[in-house]
Amino acid sequence: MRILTSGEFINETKDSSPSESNDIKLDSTVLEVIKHVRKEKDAALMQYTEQFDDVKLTNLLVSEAEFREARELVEEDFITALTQATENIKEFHLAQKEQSWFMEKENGVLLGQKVTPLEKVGVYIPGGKAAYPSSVLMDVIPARVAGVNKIVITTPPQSNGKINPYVLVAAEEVGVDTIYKVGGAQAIAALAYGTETIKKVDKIVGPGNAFVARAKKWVYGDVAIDMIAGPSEICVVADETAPPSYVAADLLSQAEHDESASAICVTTTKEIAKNIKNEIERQMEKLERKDIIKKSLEQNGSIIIANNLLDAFDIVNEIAPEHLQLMIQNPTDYISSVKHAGAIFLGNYSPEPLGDYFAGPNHTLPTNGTARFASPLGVYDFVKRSSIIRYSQDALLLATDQITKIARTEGLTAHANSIKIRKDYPHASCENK
Ligand SMILES: NC(=O)c1ccc[n+]([C@@H]2O[C@H](COP(=O)([O-])OP(=O)(O)OC[C@H]3O[C@@H](n4cnc5c(N)ncnc54)[C@H](O)[C@@H]3O)[C@@H](O)[C@H]2O)c1
Ligand SMILES: N[C@H](CO)Cc1c[nH]c[nH+]1
Ligand SMILES: [Zn+2]
Repeated sequence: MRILTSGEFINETKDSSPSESNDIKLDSTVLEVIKHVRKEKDAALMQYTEQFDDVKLTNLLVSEAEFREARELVEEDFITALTQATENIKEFHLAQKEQSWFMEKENGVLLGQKVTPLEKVGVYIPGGKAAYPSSVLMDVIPARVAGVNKIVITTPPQSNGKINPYVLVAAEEVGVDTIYKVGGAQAIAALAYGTETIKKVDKIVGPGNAFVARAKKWVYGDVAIDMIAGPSEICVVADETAPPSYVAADLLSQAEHDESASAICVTTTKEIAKNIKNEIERQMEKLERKDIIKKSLEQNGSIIIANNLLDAFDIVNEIAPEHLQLMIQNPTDYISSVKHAGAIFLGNYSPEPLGDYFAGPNHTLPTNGTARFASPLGVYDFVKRSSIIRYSQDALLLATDQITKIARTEGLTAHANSIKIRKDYPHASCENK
């Protein structure tokens, strides 16, 4: 974990465009996978599962017996925790629910917006380096609240060829019984284009590693996607009121996801920075995923010393982190200083894992700077809107001249005619001539 000044950090970000050769390599792997799945379908899925996950499968669909077995394996207190988390997540997302609306105007004019749930959604649940039952709740509950009926899950199999039992139990909790044992870019391609076993969906949602995130980017347009939710990121702004042991623990919590996860702390003095670094080193030794954490901190970890809080927020907004923790005095007063962040956690008792599992807001969030323009996954991701327009004959007659003027200006006389014919022949017969 390196310590650097805000000036050094800004210079570094200016100089470093994302490594083009890595980017090209990722694109070429992912595009090859997509092409092969479109052509060979299930056979390609099985081939890639063997190649990348080291598992030989004969069937991609989780069976009823596997669900039953999972239920027997998980502990009762996991179910209790899951049920409470489900309730919190549902309550939060119900507040996001959007209704259709209509406005009645003069002369029998009715305008409005009809909100319709998507029909078929595919949820990607990551499963390479860890299993994510919590992501099942986060990604399926808003879809259910929106009214989506057909929800399927894809997730990579464990080395024994089965799906993690906690993931299966979480899926049951939210009423999903179609789960495919496929991960990575190949799963995204299957959901986007369909195979013999996996039916094409209307939208793909859910987080994943770099291969998954890039594949979603490539299939976008043929299918909708939620956002680019790639490797996890945390940024903590800490002043002298933040216990270094808490800051260190929170940074480590996200570094353990993936070698490409990022953990950044922005603080205001050299002394705080040193204390946090020491705490990180002390706590890291006791953690199970030390190897992943070490690599992640080496590659993407930093403690930045800002000149003051104003400078600190400039850095935060430059990073546009997925998760931002404000561990400073009166954090609520600084919400307006944050322009770009997926989720903002306030104070010393709102650590990021609280949001990962329990508080209620969604943990599927935009990463890699995309919080500049993207939002957390929400009920709004699972609906679409249709406009409603109804004019009466009187209302159309009143508007005819203005509409035809605009149509003719655009040179579109058939458009003008469609309006004018109703003025010229106000009571046209419905009988065929
Ligand atoms: N942004 C969010 O909201 C959010 C939420 C949860 C998790 N995450 C992130 O999701 C990610 C999960 O990653 P993961 O790896 O554990 O699981 P994953 O399921 O995303 O990826 C595993 C799959 O990647 C594919 N793969 C692995 N190596 C490959 C290679 N060399 N070439 C082609 N394909 C390859 C394999 O098919 C494998 O099944 C982490 O980065 C974590 O930080 C993000
Ligand atoms: N922090 C992840 C989102 O970036 C979500 C998660 C799930 N489980 C643990 N963490
Ligand atoms: Zn997490």
